[in-house]
Amino acid sequence: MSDGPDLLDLLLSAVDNEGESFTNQEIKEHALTFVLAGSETTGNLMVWIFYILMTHEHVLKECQQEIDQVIPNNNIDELTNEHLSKLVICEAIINETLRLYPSAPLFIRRCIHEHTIGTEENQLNIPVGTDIFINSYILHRRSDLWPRPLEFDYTRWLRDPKNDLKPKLVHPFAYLPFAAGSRNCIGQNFALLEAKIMLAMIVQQCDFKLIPGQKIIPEVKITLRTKYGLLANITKRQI
Ligand code: HEM
Repeated sequence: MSDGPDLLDLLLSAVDNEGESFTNQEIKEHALTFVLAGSETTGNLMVWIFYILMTHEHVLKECQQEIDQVIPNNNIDELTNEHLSKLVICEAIINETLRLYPSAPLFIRRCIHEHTIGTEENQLNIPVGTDIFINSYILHRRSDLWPRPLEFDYTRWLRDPKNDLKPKLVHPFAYLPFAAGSRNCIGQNFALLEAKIMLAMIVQQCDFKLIPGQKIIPEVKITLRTKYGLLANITKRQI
């Protein structure tokens, strides 16, 4: 719970440069956008994280160890910002899952200035008005941008313990789970925070096992989901 204004308070009090407020219809549409943009995306991210944990035993073990060490005595209800910033393996697992399974993998940008890209021998002219589809699922699996691109390796995201900085990408736009530029995801910090909290709470409290014999096929239906769902046996964790 927060004492500060919530999204509805902000929408009700917002004014544009001319001092005009949103109409009721605009407030309704903005609120709906947040609910839609913020639920399926994070929900599917959590599904892919747990799919990875259930299929990569060492990742689950290292994740559990970190959570038990940072939040001892099963004290998950008293999770603070300080605890969360120490969960660096959890952070890396979330980043690596968003690389292999970006939950919003397709977005479109319209060209507003003419561009010519490519090499001298292989030029491509992009006229004004062209719609460009960006597929981050493919981008994140390119072997020229990612060593061992199909391997789940969360260590590629671990911060430098000396300066706490994230590793540098080969190209600034090699990783686009939240798009980029002025229309990137407005909820990305919130999404990463809630994913980390859910991951820490569930991993500390539960044991989970994948029910065998399932076909796990990624399917894009606006978000990237598992075509036939993901079935697991979840029990209270035996520590
Ligand atoms: C893992 C979770 C999430 C992922 C992967 C994700 C990804 C994205 C991407 C790729 C875009 C750009 C879409 C486009 O340009 O067509 C976007 C936009 C947006 N996202 Fe997220 N998102 C996530 C969570 C959230 C959450 C939690 C919220 C709100 C609480 C949110 C609110 C929005 C909004 C309002 C936009 C539109 C921004 C604009 O057009 O200026 N997202 N998101």
